[in-house]
Formats: sequence, structure tokens, C-alpha cells
Amino acid sequence: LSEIDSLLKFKESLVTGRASALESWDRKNPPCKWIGVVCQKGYVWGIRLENIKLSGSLNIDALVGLKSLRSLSFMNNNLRGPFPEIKKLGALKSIYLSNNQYDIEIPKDVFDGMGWLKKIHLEHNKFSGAIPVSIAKLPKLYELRLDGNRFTGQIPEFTHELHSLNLSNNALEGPIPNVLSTMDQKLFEGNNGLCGKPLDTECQSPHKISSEHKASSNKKSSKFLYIIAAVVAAALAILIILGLIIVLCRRRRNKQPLLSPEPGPSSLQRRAGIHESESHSQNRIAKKMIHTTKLSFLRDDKGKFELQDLLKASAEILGSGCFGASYKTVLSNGSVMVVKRFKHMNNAGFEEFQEHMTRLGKLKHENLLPVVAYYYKKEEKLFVSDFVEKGSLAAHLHGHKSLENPGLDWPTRLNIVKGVARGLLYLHNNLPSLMAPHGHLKSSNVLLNEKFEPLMTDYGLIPMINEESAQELMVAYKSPEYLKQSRVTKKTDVYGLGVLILEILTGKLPESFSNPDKENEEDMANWVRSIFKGEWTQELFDQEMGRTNNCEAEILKLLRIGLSCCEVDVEKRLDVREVVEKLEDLTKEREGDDDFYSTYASEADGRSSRGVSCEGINIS
Ligand SMILES: Nc1ncnc2c1ncn2[C@@H]1O[C@H](COP(=O)(O)OP(=O)(O)OP(=O)(O)O)[C@@H](O)[C@H]1O
Repeated sequence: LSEIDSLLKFKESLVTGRASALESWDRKNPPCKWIGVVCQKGYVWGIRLENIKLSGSLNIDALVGLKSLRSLSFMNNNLRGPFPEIKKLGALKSIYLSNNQYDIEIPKDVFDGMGWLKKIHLEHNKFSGAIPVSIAKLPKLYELRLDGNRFTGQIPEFTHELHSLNLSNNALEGPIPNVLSTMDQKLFEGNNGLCGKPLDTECQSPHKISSEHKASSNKKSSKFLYIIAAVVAAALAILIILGLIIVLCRRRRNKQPLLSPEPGPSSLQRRAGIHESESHSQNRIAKKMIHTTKLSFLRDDKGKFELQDLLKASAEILGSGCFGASYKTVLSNGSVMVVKRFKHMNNAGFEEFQEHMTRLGKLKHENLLPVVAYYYKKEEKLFVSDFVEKGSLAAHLHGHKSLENPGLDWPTRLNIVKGVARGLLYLHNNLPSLMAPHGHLKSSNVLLNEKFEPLMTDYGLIPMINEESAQELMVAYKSPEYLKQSRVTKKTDVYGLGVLILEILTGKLPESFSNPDKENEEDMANWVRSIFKGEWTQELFDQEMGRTNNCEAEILKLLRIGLSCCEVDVEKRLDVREVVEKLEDLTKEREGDDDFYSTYASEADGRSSRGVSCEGINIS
């Protein structure tokens, strides 16, 4: 079979929920032009069909004829069925099946003889049973992600240490093999039965276990009869008590209504979609399912309060985004909180939602605004966070300027970019299973605290948002790779960061460039490219950046970084670590220049802004 025949045969086995996803797989075009087919030197090197709602199982036999095939990725789909027989593709170097629906045991020998296999990503499925021993024997294995599954039993003995590994959140037990004992604890978390280094739980020695076992079994047999007698007596007692409770409850119900009337809903209750009848019926449900109506707290440094406390407080609407509105509300203890309503968030059931929120709650970074608590209702969710003093970056860049609210100066803008990039790197390191760990990076989701330090919000939400709404509303789905290839990757966030950098430098609204009437939609990056010829171009920069001081070179460097982040070709685009490094290098030359303070920073710590080293070039 030729490459084209093999791929078309493979296509026959694919069922995709996105009709247009495989449209380009057609004899009219050479396979290297097909979406999802990656070529090297004119031969098919990889197949990457991600986020296209693939279902069913994969016909690996069809791919056996592709001699140059080295990589397969079917991440973020709905695949299930038997584990693909990938050992038939002996030259494969990487396989990505993360975030699918596999709920099977993987046969032991599935990876036998795969001498080139370096990367295996199976995280966030429902794989059960033991980790196949053939994985542990792979001589070149370098990266292994099995987290978020239901693997049981012991971790097999690996032949060597891995560069990257994650076995967290499974049901593994027993000692961690020596060769993995120097790895980070986090990679083994969420497995209650694991012991030994690097975890703090010591393994019991086999001798101790067996002697304890013997002793306990002796005791058990001698106590056996007593236990049976006790169980029978206890069961009888429980039956009697239950009978009494039922009788008492029936009598009580006849005497009084189920719930005493509650006060009517506040205006925020109404705006938050909790109407009178609804809040009553919710209370009734609450009696049955407390977990669905209580606020779930992800942080405890704010003290505990209830949804009713938030909803009863006077509220001010801060703005309405694409998922709902945000309200500022002051609790009786004086804490100022923001409640954000999320519609279109039904992608996950209660348990999955709760699990995801717990993951988000564990994140801790100075440039991320934590969610303090959330409220789960099937049709909508409420997120509670601290009110951030200076509002959004969007408001500062595009809002009304006044004496109290002058435009942001250059050092502040640079500091905001650096903070956002650092926060993004942290998200990428800590939410590695998400295709775009932020997913919704834009200037209204960057808030500024009293020192004008940036705090990102609305991160990590893609898995929770309904797919259609995510595609329609979220920033990640406006990226060129999604528009052209239906792909969202980690670097999609970098594209969002690039647009944000250009917005910060030019003061222009990214949305103002998309004109639905135009066939070739222009975007912010193209507009900048059309004007920027490699040197200082006054018209490009936001007049409101005001006076700077010999910082032209730095501003131009940042502009170049922004443009590199907006590189259309994802492979050529910088990754977030590279962006952070470039940003740190940007000001290296003036490191130690203690006078480099932004107007805002100097206000905050009482230092004069006169000493700032960036002065003299008046952009206006
Ligand atoms: N914690 C907060 N502190 C201060 N202001 C906030 C806070 N959260 C949101 N805001 C303000 O509320 C406005 C509306 O925010 P919201 O998150 O509801 O919508 P958005 O960011 O404009 O769009 P999207 O829903 O797509 O994220 C924002 O512009 C921001 O100024």
C-alpha cells in the first residue's frame, strides 16, 4: 500500500464528531498537506488528530505500511475500546492518548519490543488494572504520563530513571521502585497505598507485616465467635433504632411544613439567577443533597461564609463577560469579594467538576488570582474570589483616563507582561494535562492589585466549559492554529500572551482588528507587522505610555517578543519558558539600576517617580 492508501484506510476506521476535521484527507491533495499529517522530508512522520471528537477504536494495522511513522497523537478525543496494538509500529517514538475515554486494562505485553519508544502519554483516561510491565522495560523511555487513571497494583521495576514521570491520582500500592525514589513526591500523590521514598510514608518490612499478620489472624480466630454474636446484637439494636426514627419522623412531618419560609431573594440573588421559588426549592434539595448547595471552599484564609451571606450583601455589577456577569459584594466582616457567574459550564459532572476545582485550588502563584470558593449548580456555577483593587488591565488600557487614573507607564507595562508570563509558565508546569492551561488569556482577565502587579483570572477552565461555547467564546479558540487546523496546544496560550503584549504596547483593542465583513481577517499581529520595519515607529505605540527614558531599545525588544509569540506556525513559535527567559534578559543590562521604578511602584512605596531611569523620550 502507498502512504496515501494506508492513510485513507486508517481514515475509514475513524469516527469524528467534527465533520470537517478530515475533509482534507482526500486523494486530490498529497498527504503532507492533510490536516493532522506531519511530514519530514516528504514522508509521513506523524499523525496528530487532537480535539476533533474522535470516537471508536484505532485501526493500527492500516498504519503498518507507513515506514517513516514515528509519532501518533490522538489526545483530547473520545476514544475507547481495546488498547491500540502499537507494538506493530516498532519504530514509533511517541504516543499520545491523553484525555480520552479508555476504560480498559492494558495488556501486559503491549509495548514489547518497542526499542525506540521515548514518550508515552496516557493520562486522564480511566485505564484500570496493573501498569503493563512492558512499559518498564522500554530501553529508551524518557517521558511517561499515567496520572489521572485507575491503575492498581504495584509500580513495576523500571530499568532506568525517567526524565519525566507522573503516576499521581491512581490507586497504586506498595513500594516505589528504587530507581524512581529520587523523583518529586508530587508525581506519586493521590495513590493511597504507595510507600517508600520519595514519599514520607515508610514501607513496612515484609517480616513485620507477616508477623503482624500471623498475630492478628490468631487473635481473629479466637475472637471470631464473639464478633458474630456482637454483630447480631448490633444489627438488632440498629433495626430497633431505625424503626423508632421512622415513627418519630412521620409524626413530625404531620405537624409542621418541610421548610419555614425564607426571606425573599436579594437583588443579587435575582441577578444571580436564584429566584424566590428557586431558592426555596434549592433549600428543599439542600436538605437532601447538602453538597450541591453549599459553597465549596478552596482556601480557608478568608474565613467561612455561606452563599446566602454573599447574596444578601449589597452588590455592584462590575461587568458582563461572555460567560455571565461579575458582581462586587461586601461581606459583613468587611471582606470585599467578587462573585462571577458561569453559564455554559456543563462539560463535567459534579464529581469531575469538584476534582478539577480542587486541582485549581492547589495552585499558588503571585500572579494568579485564586478562587476562594465555588458554588455548583447543574445549569450554572458561581466562583468567588477577592476583589482586586485596581480592576482589569483592559480598563486601564482602554478606559477613561483621569488624574487619578493616568495611562500605565512603560515600567508598569513591562512589569505586567513579566508577571503574566511567569504566571503562565507556572500554569504550564502545574496543569500539564490541559491542552491550553490558561485558555482564556486576555486583558480583561488580567487584574491589577494596589501595586499594579498583575493577577490572572479565569485560567484552567477549558475542560469545564461546554465544547460549543468554548469554541465560540474562549480566547484559545481564536488562535490561528484552531481556526486553520482545529488545534489547540500549549503554545496557543503563548499566542494569547503575544496578542496581550501587542495590546499593551500599542494600546489598541485586539477585537478592533477582526472585521467579519472582510474575507481575510486582519489581526493585531499582522497590523503591527505591516507598520513595524525594525525601528522605532512612533505611530505604533500607545501615546498614553507617556514619557520614557532611553527605553526605546527595550520597548522594541518587547515588541519583537510579542511578534514571535504571535508566530502563526506553532512549531516555530516560542514556548512559554523561552518567553519568560527572553523577558528576564530584556532588562538585564540595567539590572542593579536601583532607580528603575514605575510611577505606580514609586507611589506605592513612597518613592519619587522623578528618579526613574526611563525618561526623556516622549512618545506623545
Ligand atoms: N476579582 C475581581 N476584582 C476586580 N474586578 C474584577 C474581578 N473579576 C472581574 N472583575 C471585573 O469585572 C469585569 C467583568 O469580568 P468578567 O470576568 O465577568 O468578564 P470578562 O473578563 O470581561 O469576560 P470573560 O467572561 O470572557 O472572562 C472585568 O472587566 C473586571 O474589570
